[in-house]
Amino acid sequence: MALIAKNPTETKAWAQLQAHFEKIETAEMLTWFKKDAKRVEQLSLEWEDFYVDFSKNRVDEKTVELLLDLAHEMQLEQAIQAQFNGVKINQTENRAVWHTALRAAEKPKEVQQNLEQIKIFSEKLITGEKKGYSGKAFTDIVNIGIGGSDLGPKMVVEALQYYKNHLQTHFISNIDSDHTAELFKKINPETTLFIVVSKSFGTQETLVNASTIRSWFVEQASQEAVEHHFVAVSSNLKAVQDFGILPENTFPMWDWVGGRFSLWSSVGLSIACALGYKNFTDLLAGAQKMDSHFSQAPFRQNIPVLMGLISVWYNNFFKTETEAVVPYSTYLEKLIPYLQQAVMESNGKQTDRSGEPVNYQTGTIVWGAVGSNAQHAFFQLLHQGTKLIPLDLIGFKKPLHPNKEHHGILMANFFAQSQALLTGKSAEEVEKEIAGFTPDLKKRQAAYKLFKGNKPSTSILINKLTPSSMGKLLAMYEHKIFVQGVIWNIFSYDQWGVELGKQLAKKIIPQLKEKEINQQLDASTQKLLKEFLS
Ligand SMILES: O=P(O)(O)OC[C@H]1O[C@H](O)[C@H](O)[C@@H](O)[C@@H]1O
Repeated sequence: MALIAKNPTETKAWAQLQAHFEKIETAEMLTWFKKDAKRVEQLSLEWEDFYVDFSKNRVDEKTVELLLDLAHEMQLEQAIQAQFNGVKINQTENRAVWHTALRAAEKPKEVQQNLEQIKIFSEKLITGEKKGYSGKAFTDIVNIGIGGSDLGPKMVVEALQYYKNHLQTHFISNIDSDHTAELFKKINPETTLFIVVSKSFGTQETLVNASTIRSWFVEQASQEAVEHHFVAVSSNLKAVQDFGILPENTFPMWDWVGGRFSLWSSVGLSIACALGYKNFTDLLAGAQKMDSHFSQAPFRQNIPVLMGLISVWYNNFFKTETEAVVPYSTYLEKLIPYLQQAVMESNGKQTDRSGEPVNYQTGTIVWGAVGSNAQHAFFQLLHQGTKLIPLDLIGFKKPLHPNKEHHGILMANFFAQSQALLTGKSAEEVEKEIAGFTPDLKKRQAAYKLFKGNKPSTSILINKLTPSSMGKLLAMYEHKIFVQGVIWNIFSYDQWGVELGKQLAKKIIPQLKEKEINQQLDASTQKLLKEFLS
């Protein structure tokens, strides 16, 4: 069964949500907290090692009820089943969206074989059984890939660096030669393994970087040494072979794994090598738990479902344009760019599932940074700016390193921010604060010290940052994206929007080489090219 195609704004629930929105648009969350002693209990979920508090959102019980009605009308239950059953729901590319099979309790046979290949390879690399061309054990791994073939593994290796082994990992993505030049300063060809990761094996940046790196390697070592130092991850085995990497050094992936959801596949080879196979499978097992929760829990108790629906509520009724994510862990810094690809490449769509232009807003803009750093940078705008920006705060109960004092201060900030966003600071409180000031100073400061409050946030409190909890967290966001795509009646798993720039760049390259600018180009681009060539 394919996904239904239905304009969400034409559902009964949408009309009811609109009427309801007009009633509660300006309602104060604090009033709701005062009126309803059960608000926190009703709007928070405890699941495994996660505690998710939705109560500081601009929703009441009625909002949640209507959002759930919307989910039913848009056939979210059926859509989830279709996804998990491997139905080709990526209709524009005629592919299934089946990354959940990579981490399922019962994996397809080819996935099991693939995991076995990853296990054997990573173990040989880590123990030093696998040797480089000069007989030395490997010390460094270089992942060469871009987009989904870079952001996921790079983010996980950094997020879980506490669990890392002795292997140094490097990620080369940008075609900018400064990136490769910096890499060459750090690595020794005798002890470095290169993993060329490209689902299509047709991505220009990756292929050019891989060729440059291979030439550098051959200069230092030899052509014969390439087969001991270069492996590939791809679904295009023919192109890998043409590039000169042997089939036995190739890790497969399948067309039913979307690039931005691929870290659970062979794309995660660098994760398995850097963290060890056990940690990699713990990551998969964590994601699997979130998959079971998402596919089985009633929607009212379903974390990704509520996250997705509440985000739709802000996007389409409050007309918010962006959402911020602030993890209180330095290790999670790269979660933001990872989510930007996952969220924005998936749901930044203008055409609905019937091929019609949408007449409502789709994908949100995701941005953020780690706390508490972010508090000293952009939180001013969250607290006193004119825009409404829903926020996810992610924190951990236990620190990894044993410095409890730092962790206490870090988490005090985590709690204080959602509290400040909610409560704000009233005129009376400001009045007290400036009681001793001169009348002139009072006049100048009173209005500026006010915080209106009533700003939404969701607190995600997790026991500890582990491979398993990381797997759960990432799967949670993946499913949130899915929920939104279903409600917005769009195809979340293609990315046609990235093609035009690639095509045009291919046409500009020869113009730069030959210093001959195409006169048909728009005037601005022509002038830019002239400036560049001058
Ligand atoms: O893995 P690859 O085929 O090299 O693709 C790498 C990336 O490039 C594309 O342009 C897409 O925008 C991404 O979704 C993809 O992850």
